[in-house]
Amino acid sequence: MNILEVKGLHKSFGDRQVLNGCSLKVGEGRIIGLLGPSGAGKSTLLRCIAGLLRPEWGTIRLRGEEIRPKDRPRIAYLADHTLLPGGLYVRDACAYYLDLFPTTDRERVWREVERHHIPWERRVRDLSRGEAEQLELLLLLQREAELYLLDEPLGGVDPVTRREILRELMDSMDGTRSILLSTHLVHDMEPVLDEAVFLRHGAVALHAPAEEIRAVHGCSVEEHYLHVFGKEGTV
Ligand SMILES: Nc1ncnc2c1ncn2[C@@H]1O[C@H](COP(=O)(O)OP(=O)(O)OP(=O)(O)O)[C@@H](O)[C@H]1O
Repeated sequence: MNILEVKGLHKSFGDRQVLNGCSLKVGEGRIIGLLGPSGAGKSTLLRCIAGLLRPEWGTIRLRGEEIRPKDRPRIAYLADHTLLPGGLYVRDACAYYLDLFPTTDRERVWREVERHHIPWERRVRDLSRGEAEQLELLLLLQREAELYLLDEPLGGVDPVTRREILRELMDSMDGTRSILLSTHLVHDMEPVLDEAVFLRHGAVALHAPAEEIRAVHGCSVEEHYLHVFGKEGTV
């Protein structure tokens, strides 16, 4: 059964129509890349699924049932900006997060922060952008959820660490959880993507397994993306 089914989503801000009948299915155990030019509506779509924005039209179903507020903990959402209070020390920020999301695995949080050498005694606002992004992502991934929505994760993380974290992300896939992530780092993310979704003007222009895109078009997902969107520039 699909974890997520989005059908005919419409969302506008004032007279700007951002999502235009956006439909999407997310199967179990999949990592899906949400790709598209700036302004295509990737963050807006993720925020609608996370319940932070209310679409004017359309349905969002989690395992076949329309999402209700009590289902929200089943979805873990990583925003494109930090949610951790900047004034807290890392150890207090972790405790705060554990209070906020009680399904987070406490032992693993301590272990992962240690392993990634994120300094406990530094305030969140004094972390580098890459350190802060790592911290948020590793906290999120220790949460028990069915669907993980990641908005532009790891953009500020150095390439070596990014590769290491992506390897860990793949290892953490247990066949039940799924990840929908928006990114402009198509080249870096491609090795972990099971499927790619191209979003254009708030609608899905292409949704296919990454393997199929490579086989049909004889090029990488990144090259196909550049071919499709290169002509258009930005939306
Ligand atoms: N709260 C808001 N109020 C008004 N306009 C908004 C709001 N949120 C998003 N928009 C507009 O909706 C459009 C889509 O924004 P969105 O952030 O979803 O795009 P995106 O595909 O994630 O872009 P990027 O790749 O640059 O992050 C943009 O034109 C943006 O200005």
